[in-house]
Amino acid sequence: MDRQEAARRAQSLREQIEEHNYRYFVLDDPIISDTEYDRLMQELIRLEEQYPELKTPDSPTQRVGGEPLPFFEKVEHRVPMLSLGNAFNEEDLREFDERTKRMGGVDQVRYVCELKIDGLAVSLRYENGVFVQGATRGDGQTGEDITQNLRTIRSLPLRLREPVTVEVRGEAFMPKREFRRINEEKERRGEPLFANPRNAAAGSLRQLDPKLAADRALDIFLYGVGAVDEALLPPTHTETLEWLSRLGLKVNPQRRTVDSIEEVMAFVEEWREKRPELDYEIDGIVIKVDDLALRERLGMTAKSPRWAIAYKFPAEEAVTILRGIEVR
Ligand SMILES: NC(=O)c1cnc(OC2CCCC2)nc1N
Repeated sequence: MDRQEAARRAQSLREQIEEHNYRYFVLDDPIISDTEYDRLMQELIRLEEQYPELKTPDSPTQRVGGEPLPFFEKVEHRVPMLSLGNAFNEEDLREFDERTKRMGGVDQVRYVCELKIDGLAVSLRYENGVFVQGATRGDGQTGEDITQNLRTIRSLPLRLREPVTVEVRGEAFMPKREFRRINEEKERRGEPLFANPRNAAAGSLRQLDPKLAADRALDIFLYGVGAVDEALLPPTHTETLEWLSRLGLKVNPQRRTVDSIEEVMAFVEEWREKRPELDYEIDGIVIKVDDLALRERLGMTAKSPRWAIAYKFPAEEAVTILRGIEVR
């Protein structure tokens, strides 16, 4: 095959592999076998060895980056990554609802309820659809560039399904199953264990050698937008999450848009019960005003938005009942 045909074949393989990545890691609904997937990947790797100019940064073969970094570069967030105020009981939620109506000048507020993933807040920058940079939250203004490590998260697309320039925010996390596997491995090696999945995810993403992060099956849910051309944004958060999902980003499906604080409380109670069934840890529920224009009117305090609040659950790993024996 000549160079021209090789380039066409490589492009076709890239598109097929990206589609299978999306189906497997984002939709959890693969349509080919692992063997067939590996065959496609091996063919692309061989083509890129033969014609190195085909080995572009957004190629699915380039997930596990190069050499270990000497240190992490600093990244200034164009739009600060805010921290959430907390609510601990129904009264706190009612106060949040009353204040929102009073300051918003409305007598009815639509909220979006989301599971509060207990991981590491990160910001992903895509330019013309290509993943170009990923950073930790840091102090909200300045974070660390962990692009190489974030690339190893299989559910994070290296290229969006549309060529848009957008900064998206989300939570990188380690599923409970992977947390148990890694701690069992550390136990066998006599190494200190991770205290919880959050520390394990943070520890993995702070490795200077991307091969270490690649060995850990981290995952990510996206839940917001940072710097973006406002014209691209729909009028509500509900539609924004649907847009992120259409772009090929992984958005948590266990969310609900409701029209009263009573329905918010019902969602909180439902997930207080169902939390142990999840394969990832949550430390609460995030409640957000749906209408983006109302958010603008509400604004923010020094560090937190007035248009969102986190309802906190007690620590999950505090008590684990194993076969009727309580272990702490
Ligand atoms: N851990 C989460 O799952 C989570 C965290 N934060 C947010 O939204 C904050 C971000 C800035 C203002 C609202 N949503 C979430 N789902």
